[in-house]
Amino acid sequence: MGNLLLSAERIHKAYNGKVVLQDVTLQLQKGEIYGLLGRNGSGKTTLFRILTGLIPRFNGTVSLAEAGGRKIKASAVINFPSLFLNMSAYENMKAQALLLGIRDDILIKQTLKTVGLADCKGKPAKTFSQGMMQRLRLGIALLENPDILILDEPLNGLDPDGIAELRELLLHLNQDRDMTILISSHILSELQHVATCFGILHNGILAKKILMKDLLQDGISLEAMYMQSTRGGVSP
Ligand SMILES: Nc1ncnc2c1ncn2[C@@H]1O[C@H](COP(=O)(O)OP(=O)(O)OP(=O)(O)O)[C@@H](O)[C@H]1O
Repeated sequence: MGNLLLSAERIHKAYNGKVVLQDVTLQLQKGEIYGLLGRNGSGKTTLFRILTGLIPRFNGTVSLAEAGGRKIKASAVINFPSLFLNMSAYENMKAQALLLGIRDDILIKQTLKTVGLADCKGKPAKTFSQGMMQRLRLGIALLENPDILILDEPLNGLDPDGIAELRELLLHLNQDRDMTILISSHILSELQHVATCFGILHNGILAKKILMKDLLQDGISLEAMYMQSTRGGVSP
């Protein structure tokens, strides 16, 4: 497998004649944590849904790399996938695992441990904090042991503790489990802690990838870069 895991080329999408994405090209390299930024309604979720096959009608191409004779796997947490609120974390994972044809109970228990929910026993999900619910959703996405995780605004609704826990988890998955992550968020200060690179969507256009190390080297804050791009316009 080369370093390029996912390549979206010249994506164009319009809803009822209103263009949301125009000529968007996004490439995800192995090991990256790619932060996708953009104002409300700029098309981040639309792009994620296209990348994960949830929107079948669009122009452009999306391709996943191959490794060892198989296509690499991408799992996503987009728009709060629903949980069974009367079920425990284990039962939620088990139900999703069955849908995926996974019958490995040890894997389910290990995944619960990974997302820090191993000690929740029979507690129903409706009693969970937002952070716990989000970690459960992430756990469900991890069941297939994906190469790429796509997370749409996973920090929404989390308190500082929940954000810190999720940050640790994402860094663990990236650094210790070799997962490549594509994440959107409006919390720039937090993304700055985890992301290795950024893309900014504005007026349907995705500006070229910004590397975190370049921002650091140039002494530019992510917020300043974001403001400049979304107020001043970006060049593709
Ligand atoms: N199914 C749909 N039908 C029509 N318009 C849609 C549909 N889905 C999204 N849109 C519109 O497309 C635009 C982009 O929406 P999208 O949800 O992709 O943006 P976003 O960047 O994820 O926004 P936010 O940051 O608020 O989550 C918005 O104007 C939205 O109203």
